Amino acid sequence: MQITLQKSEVLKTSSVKITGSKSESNRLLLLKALYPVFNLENVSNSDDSNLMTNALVTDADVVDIHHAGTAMRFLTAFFSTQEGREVTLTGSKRMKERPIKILVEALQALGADITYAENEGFPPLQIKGKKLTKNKVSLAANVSSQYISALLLIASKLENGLELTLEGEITSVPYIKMTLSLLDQIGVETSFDENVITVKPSNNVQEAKTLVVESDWSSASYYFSIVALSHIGTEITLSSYKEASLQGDSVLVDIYKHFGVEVTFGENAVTLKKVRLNVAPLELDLKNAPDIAQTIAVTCFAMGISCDLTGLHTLKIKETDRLVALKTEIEKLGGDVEITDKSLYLKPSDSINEMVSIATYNDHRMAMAFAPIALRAPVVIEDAMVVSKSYPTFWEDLKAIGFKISE
Ligand SMILES: O=C(O)C1=C[C@@H](OP(=O)(O)O)[C@@H](O)[C@H](O)C1
Ligand SMILES: C=C(OP(=O)(O)O)C(=O)O
Repeated sequence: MQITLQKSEVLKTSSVKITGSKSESNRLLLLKALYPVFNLENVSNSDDSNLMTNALVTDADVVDIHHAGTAMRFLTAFFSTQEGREVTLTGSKRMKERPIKILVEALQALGADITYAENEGFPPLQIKGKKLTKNKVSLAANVSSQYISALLLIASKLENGLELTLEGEITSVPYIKMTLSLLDQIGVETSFDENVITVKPSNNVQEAKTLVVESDWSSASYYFSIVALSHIGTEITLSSYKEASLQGDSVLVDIYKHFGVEVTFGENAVTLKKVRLNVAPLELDLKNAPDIAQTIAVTCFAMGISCDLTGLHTLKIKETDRLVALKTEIEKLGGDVEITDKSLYLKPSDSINEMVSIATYNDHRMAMAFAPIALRAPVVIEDAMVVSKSYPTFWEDLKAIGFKISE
Protein backbone atom coordinates (compact mmCIF):
# COMPACT_ATOMS: atom_id res chain seq x y z
CA MET A 1 0.00 0.00 0.00
CA GLN A 2 1.36 3.41 -0.90
CA ILE A 3 0.21 6.54 0.89
CA THR A 4 0.29 10.20 0.00
CA LEU A 5 1.24 12.78 2.58
CA GLN A 6 -0.09 16.20 1.57
CA LYS A 7 1.87 19.23 2.71
CA SER A 8 1.07 19.27 6.43
CA GLU A 9 1.46 21.30 9.59
CA VAL A 10 1.35 19.73 13.03
CA LEU A 11 -0.84 20.92 15.91
CA LYS A 12 0.76 23.51 18.20
CA THR A 13 0.53 21.07 21.12
CA SER A 14 0.01 17.32 20.95
CA SER A 15 0.90 14.09 22.66
CA VAL A 16 1.70 10.57 21.48
CA LYS A 17 2.06 7.30 23.36
CA ILE A 18 4.70 5.14 21.66
CA THR A 19 4.96 1.37 22.02
CA GLY A 20 7.70 -0.25 24.12
CA SER A 21 11.30 -0.48 22.96
CA LYS A 22 11.76 -3.32 20.48
CA SER A 23 15.32 -3.88 21.74
CA GLU A 24 14.39 -4.02 25.43
CA SER A 25 11.33 -6.17 24.66
CA ASN A 26 13.21 -8.76 22.63
CA ARG A 27 15.83 -9.14 25.35
CA LEU A 28 13.27 -9.39 28.15
CA LEU A 29 11.09 -11.85 26.23
CA LEU A 30 14.06 -14.17 25.88
CA LEU A 31 15.06 -13.74 29.54
CA LYS A 32 11.47 -14.44 30.61
CA ALA A 33 11.59 -17.69 28.62
CA LEU A 34 14.71 -18.65 30.61
CA TYR A 35 13.46 -17.33 33.98
CA PRO A 36 9.65 -17.36 33.92
CA VAL A 37 9.27 -15.65 37.31
CA PHE A 38 9.01 -12.04 36.27
CA ASN A 39 6.28 -10.06 34.50
CA LEU A 40 6.66 -7.56 31.70
CA GLU A 41 4.73 -4.36 31.03
CA ASN A 42 4.66 -2.07 27.97
CA VAL A 43 6.13 -4.81 25.75
CA SER A 44 6.49 -3.63 22.14
CA ASN A 45 3.53 -4.43 19.86
CA SER A 46 5.90 -4.48 16.86
CA ASP A 47 6.01 -7.33 14.34
CA ASP A 48 9.55 -8.13 15.49
CA SER A 49 8.53 -8.54 19.12
CA ASN A 50 5.42 -10.56 18.19
CA LEU A 51 7.65 -12.85 16.11
CA MET A 52 10.01 -13.20 19.06
CA THR A 53 7.14 -14.00 21.45
CA ASN A 54 5.77 -16.70 19.15
CA ALA A 55 9.17 -18.21 18.33
CA LEU A 56 9.88 -18.71 22.03
CA VAL A 57 6.76 -20.83 22.58
CA THR A 58 6.25 -22.71 19.30
CA ASP A 59 7.27 -26.33 18.93
CA ALA A 60 7.36 -26.10 15.11
CA ASP A 61 10.36 -27.58 13.28
CA VAL A 62 10.81 -24.45 11.18
CA VAL A 63 10.81 -21.01 12.78
CA ASP A 64 10.58 -18.07 10.36
CA ILE A 65 11.43 -14.70 11.88
CA HIS A 66 10.94 -12.69 8.63
CA HIS A 67 12.93 -9.42 8.80
CA ALA A 68 13.66 -9.45 12.55
CA GLY A 69 17.45 -9.23 12.96
CA THR A 70 17.63 -9.20 16.76
CA ALA A 71 15.17 -12.11 16.91
CA MET A 72 17.32 -14.07 14.43
CA ARG A 73 20.50 -13.50 16.43
CA PHE A 74 18.98 -13.94 19.91
CA LEU A 75 17.06 -17.11 18.93
CA THR A 76 20.17 -18.69 17.38
CA ALA A 77 21.76 -18.55 20.82
CA PHE A 78 18.55 -19.57 22.61
CA PHE A 79 17.81 -22.65 20.47
CA SER A 80 21.47 -23.76 20.72
CA THR A 81 20.95 -24.26 24.46
CA GLN A 82 17.56 -26.01 24.33
CA GLU A 83 18.53 -29.65 24.89
CA GLY A 84 16.69 -32.09 22.64
CA ARG A 85 15.17 -29.36 20.44
CA GLU A 86 15.91 -29.42 16.67
CA VAL A 87 14.90 -26.43 14.66
CA THR A 88 15.52 -24.72 11.34
CA LEU A 89 15.70 -20.98 11.98
CA THR A 90 15.00 -18.98 8.86
CA GLY A 91 13.85 -15.55 7.73
CA SER A 92 13.04 -13.31 4.78
CA LYS A 93 15.07 -13.10 1.57
CA ARG A 94 16.96 -10.16 3.10
CA MET A 95 17.56 -12.06 6.36
CA LYS A 96 19.35 -14.71 4.28
CA GLU A 97 21.78 -11.96 3.21
CA ARG A 98 22.47 -10.68 6.75
CA PRO A 99 25.69 -12.28 8.08
CA ILE A 100 25.62 -14.47 11.18
CA LYS A 101 28.92 -16.37 10.95
CA ILE A 102 30.60 -14.53 13.83
CA LEU A 103 27.82 -15.58 16.19
CA VAL A 104 27.58 -19.14 14.85
CA GLU A 105 31.34 -19.66 15.25
CA ALA A 106 31.28 -18.29 18.80
CA LEU A 107 28.42 -20.64 19.72
CA GLN A 108 30.19 -23.57 18.04
CA ALA A 109 33.30 -22.77 20.08
CA LEU A 110 31.13 -23.10 23.20
CA GLY A 111 29.96 -26.51 21.95
CA ALA A 112 26.81 -25.71 19.92
CA ASP A 113 25.59 -27.87 17.03
CA ILE A 114 24.69 -25.46 14.22
CA THR A 115 24.90 -26.00 10.45
CA TYR A 116 24.05 -23.79 7.51
CA ALA A 117 20.98 -24.98 5.54
CA GLU A 118 21.81 -22.88 2.44
CA ASN A 119 24.81 -20.53 2.26
CA GLU A 120 27.72 -20.66 4.66
CA GLY A 121 27.68 -17.72 7.01
CA PHE A 122 24.01 -16.86 6.54
CA PRO A 123 20.55 -18.02 7.66
CA PRO A 124 18.74 -20.40 7.48
CA LEU A 125 20.42 -22.36 10.27
CA GLN A 126 19.85 -25.91 11.44
CA ILE A 127 20.23 -25.96 15.18
CA LYS A 128 20.32 -29.04 17.43
CA GLY A 129 19.95 -27.81 20.99
CA LYS A 130 22.36 -29.23 23.54
CA LYS A 131 24.11 -28.49 26.79
CA LEU A 132 26.95 -26.05 26.12
CA THR A 133 29.83 -26.92 28.41
CA LYS A 134 32.59 -24.44 27.55
CA ASN A 135 32.61 -20.94 28.99
CA LYS A 136 35.27 -18.87 27.20
CA VAL A 137 35.09 -17.43 23.71
CA SER A 138 36.45 -14.50 21.66
CA LEU A 139 34.62 -12.82 18.81
CA ALA A 140 34.91 -9.83 16.49
CA ALA A 141 32.98 -6.91 17.97
CA ASN A 142 33.06 -4.51 15.02
CA VAL A 143 30.28 -5.99 12.84
CA SER A 144 27.16 -6.21 15.02
CA SER A 145 26.61 -5.91 18.76
CA GLN A 146 23.63 -8.23 18.36
CA TYR A 147 26.00 -11.23 18.28
CA ILE A 148 27.40 -10.17 21.65
CA SER A 149 23.99 -9.53 23.21
CA ALA A 150 22.79 -12.93 21.94
CA LEU A 151 25.63 -14.68 23.81
CA LEU A 152 25.14 -12.58 26.95
CA LEU A 153 21.42 -13.38 27.08
CA ILE A 154 22.00 -17.14 27.38
CA ALA A 155 25.24 -16.85 29.38
CA SER A 156 23.84 -17.11 32.90
CA LYS A 157 22.21 -20.44 31.98
CA LEU A 158 25.56 -22.03 30.99
CA GLU A 159 26.92 -24.17 33.80
CA ASN A 160 30.06 -22.06 34.20
CA GLY A 161 28.68 -18.76 32.95
CA LEU A 162 30.61 -16.97 30.22
CA GLU A 163 33.80 -15.00 29.63
CA LEU A 164 33.59 -13.13 26.37
CA THR A 165 36.62 -11.39 24.83
CA LEU A 166 35.69 -8.69 22.31
CA GLU A 167 38.14 -8.21 19.44
CA GLY A 168 38.56 -5.00 17.46
CA GLU A 169 36.61 -1.75 17.84
CA ILE A 170 33.32 -2.40 19.64
CA THR A 171 30.29 -1.15 17.69
CA SER A 172 26.83 -0.17 19.01
CA VAL A 173 28.13 -0.27 22.61
CA PRO A 174 24.92 1.08 24.25
CA TYR A 175 23.05 -2.04 23.09
CA ILE A 176 25.60 -4.25 24.89
CA LYS A 177 25.24 -2.12 28.01
CA MET A 178 21.44 -2.40 27.73
CA THR A 179 21.75 -6.20 27.76
CA LEU A 180 24.02 -6.07 30.83
CA SER A 181 21.68 -3.65 32.66
CA LEU A 182 18.68 -5.89 32.05
CA LEU A 183 20.64 -8.91 33.32
CA ASP A 184 21.54 -6.86 36.38
CA GLN A 185 17.84 -5.97 36.92
CA ILE A 186 16.90 -9.65 37.12
CA GLY A 187 19.78 -10.40 39.49
CA VAL A 188 22.42 -11.89 37.15
CA GLU A 189 25.97 -10.78 38.00
CA THR A 190 28.06 -9.36 35.15
CA SER A 191 31.18 -7.28 34.60
CA PHE A 192 32.51 -5.38 31.57
CA ASP A 193 36.20 -4.36 31.87
CA GLU A 194 38.05 -3.08 28.81
CA ASN A 195 37.20 -5.74 26.20
CA VAL A 196 36.21 -8.62 28.49
CA ILE A 197 32.66 -9.32 29.62
CA THR A 198 31.89 -11.94 32.24
CA VAL A 199 28.51 -13.32 33.24
CA LYS A 200 28.12 -15.49 36.36
CA PRO A 201 26.00 -18.64 36.13
CA SER A 202 22.58 -18.33 37.74
CA ASN A 203 19.94 -21.01 37.56
CA ASN A 204 17.22 -19.04 39.25
CA VAL A 205 16.72 -15.33 39.54
CA GLN A 206 15.60 -13.86 42.85
CA GLU A 207 12.04 -12.87 43.59
CA ALA A 208 9.29 -12.37 41.02
CA LYS A 209 9.04 -8.75 39.91
CA THR A 210 7.51 -6.62 37.20
CA LEU A 211 9.81 -5.03 34.66
CA VAL A 212 8.44 -2.08 32.70
CA VAL A 213 9.78 -1.60 29.19
CA GLU A 214 10.50 2.03 28.38
CA SER A 215 8.97 3.26 25.11
CA ASP A 216 11.11 3.13 22.00
CA TRP A 217 13.60 5.98 21.51
CA SER A 218 14.33 5.05 17.86
CA SER A 219 10.60 5.53 17.20
CA ALA A 220 10.74 8.83 19.10
CA SER A 221 13.36 10.04 16.61
CA TYR A 222 10.70 10.73 13.96
CA TYR A 223 9.01 13.22 16.33
CA PHE A 224 12.33 14.95 17.00
CA SER A 225 12.57 15.39 13.24
CA ILE A 226 8.96 16.63 13.01
CA VAL A 227 9.48 19.20 15.77
CA ALA A 228 12.78 20.32 14.20
CA LEU A 229 10.87 21.04 10.95
CA SER A 230 7.92 22.80 12.64
CA HIS A 231 7.15 26.41 13.64
CA ILE A 232 8.72 27.96 16.72
CA GLY A 233 6.66 27.03 19.79
CA THR A 234 5.44 23.65 18.45
CA GLU A 235 5.37 21.08 21.25
CA ILE A 236 4.97 17.29 21.20
CA THR A 237 4.87 15.22 24.40
CA LEU A 238 5.90 11.56 24.09
CA SER A 239 5.33 8.81 26.65
CA SER A 240 6.53 6.65 28.37
CA TYR A 241 10.07 7.93 28.60
CA LYS A 242 12.60 8.62 31.32
CA GLU A 243 15.77 10.69 31.48
CA ALA A 244 18.00 7.77 32.58
CA SER A 245 17.31 5.48 29.64
CA LEU A 246 18.92 2.13 28.79
CA GLN A 247 18.51 2.97 25.10
CA GLY A 248 21.47 4.61 23.36
CA ASP A 249 19.15 6.38 20.92
CA SER A 250 18.11 8.68 23.79
CA VAL A 251 21.20 10.64 22.66
CA LEU A 252 18.60 12.31 20.41
CA VAL A 253 18.03 14.73 23.27
CA ASP A 254 21.54 16.14 22.79
CA ILE A 255 21.69 15.79 19.02
CA TYR A 256 18.45 17.63 18.31
CA LYS A 257 19.50 20.67 20.41
CA HIS A 258 21.50 21.38 17.30
CA PHE A 259 18.23 21.63 15.32
CA GLY A 260 16.60 23.98 17.86
CA VAL A 261 14.63 21.28 19.70
CA GLU A 262 14.50 21.77 23.47
CA VAL A 263 13.60 18.82 25.67
CA THR A 264 12.05 18.64 29.12
CA PHE A 265 11.31 15.48 31.09
CA GLY A 266 8.10 15.17 33.09
CA GLU A 267 6.65 12.17 34.86
CA ASN A 268 7.11 9.27 32.43
CA ALA A 269 7.11 11.65 29.49
CA VAL A 270 9.35 13.86 27.43
CA THR A 271 8.28 17.12 25.77
CA LEU A 272 10.00 18.35 22.61
CA LYS A 273 9.69 22.04 21.74
CA LYS A 274 10.92 23.99 18.75
CA VAL A 275 12.77 27.04 20.13
CA ARG A 276 15.18 28.23 17.43
CA LEU A 277 15.20 28.42 13.63
CA ASN A 278 18.85 28.94 12.59
CA VAL A 279 20.81 25.74 12.15
CA ALA A 280 24.48 25.16 11.31
CA PRO A 281 25.91 22.20 9.35
CA LEU A 282 26.19 18.98 11.34
CA GLU A 283 29.08 16.55 11.88
CA LEU A 284 28.33 13.40 13.86
CA ASP A 285 29.75 9.94 14.60
CA LEU A 286 26.81 7.54 14.91
CA LYS A 287 28.59 4.27 15.71
CA ASN A 288 26.72 4.15 19.03
CA ALA A 289 23.32 5.03 17.56
CA PRO A 290 23.08 3.61 14.02
CA ASP A 291 19.26 3.41 13.92
CA ILE A 292 18.80 7.19 13.98
CA ALA A 293 21.09 7.86 10.99
CA GLN A 294 18.21 7.92 8.50
CA THR A 295 16.14 10.28 10.68
CA ILE A 296 19.04 12.72 11.04
CA ALA A 297 20.02 12.68 7.36
CA VAL A 298 16.44 13.46 6.31
CA THR A 299 16.09 16.23 8.94
CA CYS A 300 19.25 17.88 7.58
CA PHE A 301 18.07 17.54 3.98
CA ALA A 302 14.65 19.05 4.79
CA MET A 303 16.33 21.95 6.67
CA GLY A 304 18.67 22.56 3.73
CA ILE A 305 21.86 22.07 5.76
CA SER A 306 24.82 19.83 5.07
CA CYS A 307 25.72 16.88 7.25
CA ASP A 308 28.74 14.66 7.56
CA LEU A 309 27.75 11.41 9.27
CA THR A 310 30.40 8.82 10.17
CA GLY A 311 30.43 5.52 12.10
CA LEU A 312 27.83 4.07 9.72
CA HIS A 313 29.63 0.76 8.91
CA THR A 314 26.73 -1.35 10.24
CA LEU A 315 24.13 0.27 7.97
CA LYS A 316 24.98 -1.88 4.97
CA ILE A 317 23.81 -5.09 6.70
CA LYS A 318 20.54 -3.88 8.17
CA GLU A 319 17.00 -4.29 6.69
CA THR A 320 18.46 -2.93 3.45
CA ASP A 321 21.74 -1.24 2.58
CA ARG A 322 20.64 1.97 4.29
CA LEU A 323 23.51 4.05 2.87
CA VAL A 324 22.53 3.30 -0.73
CA ALA A 325 18.81 3.63 0.08
CA LEU A 326 19.34 7.07 1.69
CA LYS A 327 21.41 8.34 -1.22
CA THR A 328 18.90 7.12 -3.81
CA GLU A 329 15.81 8.54 -2.11
CA ILE A 330 17.30 11.88 -0.98
CA GLU A 331 18.59 12.42 -4.52
CA LYS A 332 15.08 11.78 -5.93
CA LEU A 333 13.93 14.64 -3.70
CA GLY A 334 16.65 16.87 -5.21
CA GLY A 335 19.48 16.42 -2.70
CA ASP A 336 23.11 15.58 -3.36
CA VAL A 337 24.63 12.77 -1.29
CA GLU A 338 28.05 11.10 -1.24
CA ILE A 339 28.49 7.78 0.52
CA THR A 340 31.32 5.42 1.42
CA ASP A 341 30.77 2.06 3.11
CA LYS A 342 30.79 3.81 6.50
CA SER A 343 29.84 7.46 6.02
CA LEU A 344 27.38 9.81 4.38
CA TYR A 345 27.91 13.38 3.29
CA LEU A 346 24.90 15.50 2.34
CA LYS A 347 25.43 18.81 0.55
CA PRO A 348 23.29 21.81 1.51
CA SER A 349 20.28 22.39 -0.76
CA ASP A 350 17.50 24.94 -1.06
CA SER A 351 14.54 23.11 -2.60
CA ILE A 352 12.64 19.83 -2.33
CA ASN A 353 10.98 18.12 -5.31
CA GLU A 354 7.23 17.62 -4.79
CA MET A 355 5.24 14.37 -4.92
CA VAL A 356 8.33 12.18 -5.10
CA SER A 357 7.55 8.49 -4.51
CA ILE A 358 9.90 7.22 -1.79
CA ALA A 359 10.83 3.53 -2.04
CA THR A 360 11.17 1.83 1.35
CA TYR A 361 13.08 -1.42 0.61
CA ASN A 362 11.31 -3.49 3.33
CA ASP A 363 12.84 -1.05 5.80
CA HIS A 364 10.51 0.49 8.39
CA ARG A 365 13.00 3.27 9.06
CA MET A 366 13.04 4.41 5.42
CA ALA A 367 9.25 4.97 5.59
CA MET A 368 9.29 6.72 8.96
CA ALA A 369 12.42 8.82 8.40
CA PHE A 370 11.02 10.33 5.17
CA ALA A 371 7.51 11.08 6.53
CA PRO A 372 8.53 14.46 8.08
CA ILE A 373 9.33 15.68 4.53
CA ALA A 374 5.55 16.34 4.31
CA LEU A 375 6.07 19.40 6.52
CA ARG A 376 7.95 20.93 3.58
CA ALA A 377 6.50 19.25 0.43
CA PRO A 378 3.89 16.62 -0.47
CA VAL A 379 5.46 13.18 -0.68
CA VAL A 380 4.43 9.58 -1.44
CA ILE A 381 5.64 6.66 0.70
CA GLU A 382 5.64 3.23 -0.95
CA ASP A 383 4.76 0.04 0.95
CA ALA A 384 3.84 2.19 3.93
CA MET A 385 2.82 -0.67 6.23
CA VAL A 386 6.48 -1.65 6.45
CA VAL A 387 6.44 0.50 9.62
CA SER A 388 4.87 -2.40 11.56
CA LYS A 389 8.33 -3.95 11.97
CA SER A 390 8.85 -1.61 14.94
CA TYR A 391 5.92 0.87 15.16
CA PRO A 392 2.57 -0.44 13.81
CA THR A 393 0.47 2.66 14.64
CA PHE A 394 2.90 5.18 13.17
CA TRP A 395 0.58 6.54 10.46
CA GLU A 396 -2.45 6.82 12.80
CA ASP A 397 -0.29 8.67 15.30
CA LEU A 398 0.94 11.10 12.61
CA LYS A 399 -2.67 11.75 11.50
CA ALA A 400 -3.63 12.50 15.10
CA ILE A 401 -0.99 15.25 15.35
CA GLY A 402 -2.07 16.89 12.08
CA PHE A 403 -0.50 15.06 9.11
CA LYS A 404 -2.78 14.86 6.03
CA ILE A 405 -2.45 11.26 4.88
CA SER A 406 -4.47 9.42 2.20
CA GLU A 407 -4.21 6.02 0.49
O1 LIG B 1 20.66 -5.16 20.05
C1 LIG B 1 19.77 -4.50 19.51
O2 LIG B 1 18.61 -4.46 19.98
C2 LIG B 1 20.10 -3.72 18.30
C3 LIG B 1 21.40 -3.44 17.98
C4 LIG B 1 21.80 -2.63 16.82
O3 LIG B 1 22.38 -3.48 15.84
P1 LIG B 1 23.96 -3.57 15.51
O4 LIG B 1 24.68 -3.90 16.75
O5 LIG B 1 24.01 -4.65 14.49
O6 LIG B 1 24.37 -2.23 14.98
C5 LIG B 1 20.60 -1.88 16.23
O7 LIG B 1 20.91 -1.38 14.97
C6 LIG B 1 19.38 -2.76 16.13
O8 LIG B 1 18.27 -2.08 15.59
C7 LIG B 1 18.96 -3.24 17.50
C1 LIG C 1 18.39 -2.77 12.44
C2 LIG C 1 17.19 -2.89 12.96
O1 LIG C 1 16.63 -4.06 13.38
P1 LIG C 1 17.12 -5.57 13.29
O2 LIG C 1 18.60 -5.59 13.12
O3 LIG C 1 16.67 -6.15 14.59
O4 LIG C 1 16.40 -6.19 12.12
C3 LIG C 1 16.34 -1.69 13.18
O5 LIG C 1 15.28 -1.80 13.82
O6 LIG C 1 16.70 -0.59 12.73
